[in-house]
Amino acid sequence: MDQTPFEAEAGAVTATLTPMMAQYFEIKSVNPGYLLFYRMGDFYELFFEDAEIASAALGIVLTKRGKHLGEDIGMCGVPIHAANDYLNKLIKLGHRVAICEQVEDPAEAKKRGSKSVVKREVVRLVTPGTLTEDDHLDARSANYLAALAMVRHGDADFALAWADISTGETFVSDLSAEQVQDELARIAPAELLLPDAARQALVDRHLFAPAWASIATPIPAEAASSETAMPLLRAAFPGDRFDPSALSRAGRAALGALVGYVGESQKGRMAPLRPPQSNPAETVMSIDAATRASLEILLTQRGQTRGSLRQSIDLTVTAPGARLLATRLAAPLRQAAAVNERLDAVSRLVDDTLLRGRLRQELKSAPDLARALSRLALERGGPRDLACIGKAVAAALTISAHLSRQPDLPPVLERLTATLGAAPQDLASEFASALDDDLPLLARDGGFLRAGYDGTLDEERALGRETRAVVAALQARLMDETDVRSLKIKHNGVLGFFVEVPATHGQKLLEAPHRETFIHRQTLANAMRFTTTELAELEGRIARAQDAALEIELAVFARLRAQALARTAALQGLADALAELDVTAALAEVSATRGYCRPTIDDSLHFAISGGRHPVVELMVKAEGHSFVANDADLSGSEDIGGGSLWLVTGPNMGGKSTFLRQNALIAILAQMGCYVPADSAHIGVVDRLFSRVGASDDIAHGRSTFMVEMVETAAILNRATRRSLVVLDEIGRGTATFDGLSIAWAAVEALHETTGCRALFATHFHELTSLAKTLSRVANVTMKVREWEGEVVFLHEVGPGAADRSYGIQVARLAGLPEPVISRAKQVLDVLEQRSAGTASSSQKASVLDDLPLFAHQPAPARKEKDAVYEALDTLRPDELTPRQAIDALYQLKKIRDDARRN
Ligand SMILES: Nc1ncnc2c1ncn2[C@@H]1O[C@H](COP(=O)(O)OP(=O)(O)OP(=O)(O)O)[C@@H](O)[C@H]1O
Repeated sequence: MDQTPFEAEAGAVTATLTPMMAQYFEIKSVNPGYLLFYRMGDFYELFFEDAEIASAALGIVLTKRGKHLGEDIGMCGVPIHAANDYLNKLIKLGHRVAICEQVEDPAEAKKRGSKSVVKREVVRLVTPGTLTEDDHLDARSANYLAALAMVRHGDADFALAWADISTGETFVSDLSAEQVQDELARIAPAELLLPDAARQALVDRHLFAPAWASIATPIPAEAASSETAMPLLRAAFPGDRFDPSALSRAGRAALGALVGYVGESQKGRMAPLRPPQSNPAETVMSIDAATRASLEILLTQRGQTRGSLRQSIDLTVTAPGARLLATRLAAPLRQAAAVNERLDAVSRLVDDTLLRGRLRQELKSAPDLARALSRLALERGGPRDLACIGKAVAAALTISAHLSRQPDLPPVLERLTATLGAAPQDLASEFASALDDDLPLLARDGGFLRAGYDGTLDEERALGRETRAVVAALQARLMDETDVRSLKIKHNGVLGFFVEVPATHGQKLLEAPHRETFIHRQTLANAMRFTTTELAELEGRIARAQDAALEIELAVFARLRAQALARTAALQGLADALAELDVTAALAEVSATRGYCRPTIDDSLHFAISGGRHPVVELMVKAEGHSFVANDADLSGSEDIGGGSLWLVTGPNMGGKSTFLRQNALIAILAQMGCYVPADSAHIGVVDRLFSRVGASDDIAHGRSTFMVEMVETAAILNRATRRSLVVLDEIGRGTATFDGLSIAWAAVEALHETTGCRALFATHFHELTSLAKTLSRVANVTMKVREWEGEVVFLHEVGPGAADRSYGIQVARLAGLPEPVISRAKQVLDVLEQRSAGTASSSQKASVLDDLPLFAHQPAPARKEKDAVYEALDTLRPDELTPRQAIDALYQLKKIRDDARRN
């Protein structure tokens, strides 16, 4: 049996440590917690426990090869060409991988002695937060690595630094312990570097979200210290564009931890991290994790993009645009002026359909510049990344030329036009003339430079072509000399060039006079292979020409790469501008095509929406061929009267309460991110914090009951909402006994009104709450209108003044298909409860009345009979055989069966 590279290098059966195993253990010991991809020839091999984990995770065969200390060595391997797919799978499953490459030619190792081992080094640690390859990343989502640091227990002593190393975007923000939760919910990092002390401090204060456990990477305290950070930060951000000493101590510590980890994972190659934007949490609308989940902003509660607000409004045409849209949606602004500036730009493109269409068309040809640049910086880029830069620059210049011809551009578009216009044209021209149209992924594959770009390269290529012609001539000559017409000169990876003749002619070449010329190499079933001295020489010449050509191409690639990297800052700015223009044009497209209106945004306490719609439900309802009912909301108030208004929303189940509540919260988000809103008009005084709690759900996985979750979340609102906040509460207090729930809901409404003074919508099935409108001046009652028709309830989805007197729960239960006997029994119980609650019966009396009711099991099921009769009549009908007259008669007959059943 053939030896595997492992056996050949490791020594198949050994009780002592072979040099290779010693090398393996040494590398493994300095990379604990990582699966080691150990390069052997054309495979990455995994051994021992790593092999067991990987084979189970990847579904690949686990073999046993050789022994170590008397035990079998488990092994599995992935071929190099497919390694990316396997790596991707492992990372998605939460594993971390160390890539260990051979860093010298095996021939060099041999020179040191036959037993010597090829030098190997870990060249990269792959973790969820340090991915850069397109294969591993979602093109339309950012992939953040975050680091949390804490300088001591107390307020505002935390800082969070985060970066997407696939684009270089970097941020840092000082936070209080309470803000940590909101910020992490907003950023949703793929990996969080977390020192033990910071984790413990959050756990102690009940501020550690269980979901973080799965993304946390523990780091030692010294990795997140402000002292050790300084030299790292100065090296990572050279020049004078950023001064790390301007950061807080916690900020320096967090950013230092992040930069250190990136450097370690990339083994010295530095990602092009941009000078960090300090992003004070106070500049964006604060939206906590529960609110994000309940409003389904970026993801639905099931974790899908489909059905989220993001998906419904994402009409961007580029991946960087989609990423920026998601970032903006996750962080609506808090300053009216900044919001209005964005709205001015959107507005200009809403009004100019032609310009919008043209820009969107041109943006489609702008590739993902930032990610290409990052791959090049990390020495993972190829010729396609260079081409990508060239194309992005070209697109930017075309767009800028077009925009600059437009009159009266608002400031945002003016700024974008200037940035795009400053794109490095020279780089684009150089890359366009250097790079071929059809490009290989890797530079080392060669063949990517255009003919005519480099004279020496053209000469080497010509030489290669000429030598090929010489090979053809040689084949013809050998054919004549041997008189074997089927003689061919071929090439393969093992033998290189060789002469091949069918087996029947092989003997002839082994004999005189040909044996002087032909040297036997291989005998196959049907053919025999030879070489000749002349062919071997020719082969050498061809290989030398190819090597020389590749060397030239690699040198040119290195030069072009350096040219691109020298312009990193300008190119990153350009990438930002393209993404911003894409988002602006996409929001304008949504606004213009869906009948959205420009909101008025100021610093008042207004919240006046007329004709508001739910941006996601509207699309779904329309797709089903129905129309969405628009509704007004006015929660406006002022400082003079103690704050904003609170609407108590009552109405039947399925009446549209949740939709109404959420649509107003979503309108606030859309408005403050700088988008038009689904309404006829909207006037919103900036919302500083948004809270939304819809119903209650179990958090069993984390040991919290429905009611506990609900109360923790309600407490967060009552403690944190301010006068400028918007609070949307749906059915708070329903997870416990009726009276407890009602009392909590009652007290919560009073607190929101009296203490907080925020603008609020409060949906409830506790109709008793509506009496609060009499005593609390800014509380108003509204209800979802319904119409009853022939015992059935019809939802109008219309909000009107007043309070609902009932919930129509039983009618909704019937619609949901609860068995008819259960429905009629429920009606009986409800009648008794309603009669009694109108009177003065005590609960024990009520119970005894309920006891008197006929037993459930004895209930007749009349509706069933009626249905049976209808079904029978339907079964006998043969529609194709009926005359029009008979069809009408059949219809009357069906109606009669139902009427009779009702009378009985
Ligand atoms: N304004 C509207 N126009 C058209 N259809 C609507 C409207 N509002 C809601 N609907 C439809 O009614 C359905 C139920 O709405 P929703 O979930 O908001 O009711 P609800 O009153 O909150 O019910 P429950 O009290 O049972 O939670 C929605 O899924 C949607 O299809």
